[in-house]
Amino acid sequence: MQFRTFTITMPTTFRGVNRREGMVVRGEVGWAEFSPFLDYSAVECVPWYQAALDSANRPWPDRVRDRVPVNITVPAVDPDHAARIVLGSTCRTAKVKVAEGGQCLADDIARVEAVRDALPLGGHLRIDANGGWEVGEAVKAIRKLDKAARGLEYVEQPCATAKELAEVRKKVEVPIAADESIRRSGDPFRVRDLEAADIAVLKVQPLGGIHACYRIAEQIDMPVVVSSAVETSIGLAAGIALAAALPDLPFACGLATTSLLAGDVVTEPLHPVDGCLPVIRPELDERAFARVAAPEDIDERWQLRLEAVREELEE
Ligand SMILES: O=C(O)CCC(=O)C1=CC=C[C@@H](O)[C@@H]1C(=O)O
Ligand SMILES: [Mg+2]
Repeated sequence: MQFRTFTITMPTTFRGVNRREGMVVRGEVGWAEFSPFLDYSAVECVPWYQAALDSANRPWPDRVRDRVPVNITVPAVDPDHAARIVLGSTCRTAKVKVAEGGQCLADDIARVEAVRDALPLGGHLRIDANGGWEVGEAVKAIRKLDKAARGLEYVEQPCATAKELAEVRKKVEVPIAADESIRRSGDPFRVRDLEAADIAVLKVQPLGGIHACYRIAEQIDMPVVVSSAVETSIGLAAGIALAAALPDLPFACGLATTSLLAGDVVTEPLHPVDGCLPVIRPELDERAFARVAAPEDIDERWQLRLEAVREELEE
């Protein structure tokens, strides 16, 4: 199987980066993506690699729905920009990034208020702190942001550890969603065992693939929100397939992220229509890929990364 490297500009900085790199590969059943973040070690890339092999070679689970409701993702931008992002989407749910380094709570409040006003009546607003708060800080910030939003749907990963999430959960009314505490902890069920969260955020690549995620969803005893790792439409389609297969999907999923990328590897990127994504398996388009194909030095770096991950698996 030939892994091919892409590099795509991100118009707005997200996770502190403005470029998304990764690889795509065609297997026995279709295209798949391997795009662990650049700061991840070979060990941490192993489930991402297993996810790519799983998606490429194993038939995807049967779907129970043809469309997946999604949230628009709002990076830590200024209020006007945040409102434009929401208005330019067709989504009724927005996820707002908060607790960004170099910003303060007043910035988060202003962004949340702007998004609240931009959402249609009856829309939902959730926030994601990416573990940026201490427990006390989180409790105070959540109360203020809950007011600013006139009711938050949930807060994703307010603090870094599962133990801290459990503490915050006892002190606030707003439901707690766990993301990093599931995908980076080594034990996705620790949040369940510690009663640390109300909602589980599952991402296909870091958790080892669609089938591995499906099993986690069955056993985690919490409603699940499927979210992306900011992938091309090839990687995103695997998340959509998981969301389409889950028997219960009470919340919009975090899969409307193609707008965070300035390019894609398919002819029709998976953008939401009426707040939903269609359940399809896209094919790579050679002309689209040529526009984002990585130069030799970046491709070499990724081929070495791939080798390092395979070595980890052999040990
Ligand atoms: O959940 C979403 O709305 C989109 C995906 C998203 O926010 C993320 C994708 C990848 C890395 C993360 O920093 C971020 C997240 O924390 O959920
Ligand atoms: Mg998150």
